[in-house]
Amino acid sequence: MKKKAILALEDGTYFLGYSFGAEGETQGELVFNTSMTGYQEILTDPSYRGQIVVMTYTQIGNYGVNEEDLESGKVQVNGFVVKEVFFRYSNWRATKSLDEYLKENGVVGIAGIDTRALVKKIREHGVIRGVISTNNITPEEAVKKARQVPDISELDLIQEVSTRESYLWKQGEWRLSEGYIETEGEKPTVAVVDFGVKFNILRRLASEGAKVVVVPPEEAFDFAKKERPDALFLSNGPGDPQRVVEGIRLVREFAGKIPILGICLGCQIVGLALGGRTYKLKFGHHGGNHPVKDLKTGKVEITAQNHNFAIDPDSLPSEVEITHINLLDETVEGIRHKELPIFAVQYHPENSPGPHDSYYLFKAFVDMAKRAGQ
Ligand SMILES: NC(=O)CC[C@H](N)C(=O)O
Repeated sequence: MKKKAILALEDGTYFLGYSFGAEGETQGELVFNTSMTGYQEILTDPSYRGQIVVMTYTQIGNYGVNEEDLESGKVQVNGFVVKEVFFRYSNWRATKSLDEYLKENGVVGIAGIDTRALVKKIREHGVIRGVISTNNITPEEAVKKARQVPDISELDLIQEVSTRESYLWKQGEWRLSEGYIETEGEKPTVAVVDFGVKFNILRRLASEGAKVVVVPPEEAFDFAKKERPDALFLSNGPGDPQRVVEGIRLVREFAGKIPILGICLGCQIVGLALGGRTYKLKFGHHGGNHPVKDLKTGKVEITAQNHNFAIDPDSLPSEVEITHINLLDETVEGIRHKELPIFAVQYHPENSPGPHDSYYLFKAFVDMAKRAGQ
């Protein structure tokens, strides 16, 4: 017999389903992800801290989990909601089931949910707070708990996911039957400010030949002053960008001194540091098929995305140019400073999971850093 579980929302709605992964109770903001594959990369993306992820794709778990498709050392989502979960899996790289993996990581999942109805609700209401419980509580109790979930903008989530100490990253590209290739990047040195960086960002930078040093946010300022890296990279990460004051200060200090690239949270930080404002989107962008237009070339890239906040285009000063927009809702997807070597994208050029259209951005950045380091 499958163990029963409940998913309750702050608006009073609840869904009954069954438990997989860890048993117990969890809470967070619900967001939906439209990727058809890549649940392991999604689960381990540190930007999902504080959030319960609902998959729109209906069958999850059928290829198990493996030792390689990790975006960080563990499962980061607060909870996982699916229509149908597969306890039996089949894939040559798989080492265990999704159920075992979530159990090991202590993360609560719920299956048997009408995810189409749930996604419609999130689209109408916007991001919504919720609770998953396997504890046999009444729907009324569960709804009450959902209403007590704190707003994500009140939480300090970065400290839960960023590194405590600096380290050198050596993993490069993945090759069939070899796995990830070790690289010893020499130059340029890129200091990655870790707000919850995804491994594939580090792999992309290393693959382009950079020496990648990952630094905790609170040490980044002193590190950049002392070690003089050739470029600064601001990573993705969870929570509200307005809370990341050390990041904003860092960009203001080093703008024009060394090249800077920001991705996702890093992009929002760059926007704030250059004088813009950020706001919360109704239900964010989470998926692998968002069309983004490069306004200079007119080219459209199909991108992977995971964000709830965005830069307000009207808030940007005249020295900052909007370089990319999202073709679904015309929100800002990329900015650059017109004179200084600073650029940033809201989407995820490292993909993972997602299409590889935007890999060229890492080369452009490493080339910029090479020139700066000469
Ligand atoms: N992937 C990210 O870096 C997310 C950035 C930010 N936490 C947001 O939700 O918008």
